[in-house]
Amino acid sequence: MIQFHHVSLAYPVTGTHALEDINLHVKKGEFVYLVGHSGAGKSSFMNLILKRTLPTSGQVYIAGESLSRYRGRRVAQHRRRIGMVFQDNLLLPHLSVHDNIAFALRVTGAPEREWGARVGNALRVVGLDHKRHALPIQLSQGEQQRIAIARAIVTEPALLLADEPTGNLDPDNSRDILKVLQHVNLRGTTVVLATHARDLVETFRHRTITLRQGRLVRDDPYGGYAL
Ligand SMILES: Nc1ncnc2c1ncn2[C@@H]1O[C@H](COP(=O)(O)OP(=O)(O)OP(=O)(O)O)[C@@H](O)[C@H]1O
Repeated sequence: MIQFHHVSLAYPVTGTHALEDINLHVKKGEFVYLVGHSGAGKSSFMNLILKRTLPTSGQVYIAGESLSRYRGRRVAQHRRRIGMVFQDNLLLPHLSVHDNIAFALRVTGAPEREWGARVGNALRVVGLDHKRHALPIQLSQGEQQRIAIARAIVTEPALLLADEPTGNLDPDNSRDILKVLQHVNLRGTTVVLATHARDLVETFRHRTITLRQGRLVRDDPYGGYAL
């Protein structure tokens, strides 16, 4: 699904070498952790997959085709097939949970008659069907993060990129989020999760890719936090 072939990234203004000669392959349906200290290159890695940033050298392939060939509408289409979850997921404060999630369907042009059922399915995956009519302010941080995951998966993306999704959460909520992401993965979505959370990586074992100062220093199929 995702292949990095000798990918390097140096940011033009500062000349920072964010990634150096990265080679890896993530298969369809995998669950992969991306770990590394602050500044190791995790967000840069995600941004390359989204084509928000271009590699200085090397190629990123999606389903066998180089992203460098994608232009204009194709890039927008590509991004729409990827769900994204971040540390701070801003839900629209004046919209209900249902409307926040349906917003993602509106953006991707899904027919309005399908919104109710699809939002319901996404809410069931994250276990919050009963909060459908709540406003974001009426939810805990952990619940807001689960709603953000529902919003990311309602469009049934092939790939989910999660960048520090548990960064603001306590250990119990973090574990719940991990379980939700595993559930999403079992339904067929490939998941790439960038995290600093050693306990999660140790507890819920999955392939773990370790970056150090822009270099891929370990790719462990059985997981484990090696920093
Ligand atoms: N837009 C940018 N311009 C210049 N340098 C950048 C830019 N974005 C990131 N960098 C630098 O590239 C390196 C990798 O940053 P990146 O954000 O990918 O790391 P990270 O592993 O996601 O860090 P964190 O865990 O703190 O989010 C860092 O040295 C950072 O300072």
